[in-house]
Amino acid sequence: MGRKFFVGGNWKCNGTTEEVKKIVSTLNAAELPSEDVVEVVVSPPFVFLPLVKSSLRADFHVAAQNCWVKKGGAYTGEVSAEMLVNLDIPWVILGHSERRALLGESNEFVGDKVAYALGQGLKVIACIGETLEQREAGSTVDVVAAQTKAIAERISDWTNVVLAYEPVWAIGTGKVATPAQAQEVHFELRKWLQTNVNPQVAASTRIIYGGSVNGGNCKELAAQPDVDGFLVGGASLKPEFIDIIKSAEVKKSA
Ligand SMILES: O=C(CO)COP(=O)(O)O
Repeated sequence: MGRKFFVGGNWKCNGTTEEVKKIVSTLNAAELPSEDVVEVVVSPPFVFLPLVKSSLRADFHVAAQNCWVKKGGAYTGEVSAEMLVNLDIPWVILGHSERRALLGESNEFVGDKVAYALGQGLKVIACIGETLEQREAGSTVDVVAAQTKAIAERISDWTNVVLAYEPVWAIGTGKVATPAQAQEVHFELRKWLQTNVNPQVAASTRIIYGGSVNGGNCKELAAQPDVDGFLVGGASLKPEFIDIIKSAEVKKSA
């Protein structure tokens, strides 16, 4: 099917210049599977993007953690897609649950952002996921389908989209989804894409999992047929991120 394993490191709002340099030098020194096997993208806070981009090994790429919903202008505190393109930042994370919950980003707003960023030539890691309440109410699939629909309605080309399923209850909690739970939702998402977009998009779009992924649980998750990689938070700031990248080997031998 040709879905290259994808590992993203979302550093969130963490790091000092010294800490960033240390993480970069650890990553630069690591012996890892080749670019043919795994695509690695790290996402530092905006202010560290130029430093990380200029010092990180060439086989890794960088992502911003957000960008504005339309062309830049009088939007104090925002960073536009055009600016990311100008700095040669290839990727952006959009719709992270922390922004949806803390900053009130709606499905529609996230969909608009995804469409705008793609239109500017950025590649997008689009995040979706249900809360614990929604899962317990049995509405997980409906919730992630609605989040995906708001994106699908606004874009026509999925080539530059990676879909990140991140159940909110698993983020930063140490409570990782079981491989079966992750596989079930990824399978449903792929089925949704097949029915509502088209079979080609369903077969080729990477659906990655995020939420308490670490060096210990990554292999079992990576072995699931519809898990095409990870979006890693806390562990992406630590040397174990390297072990998570290496879990791509599980796919190669599958
Ligand atoms: O939100 C996440 C990645 O975007 C996941 O965070 P943790 O890996 O810290 O749970």
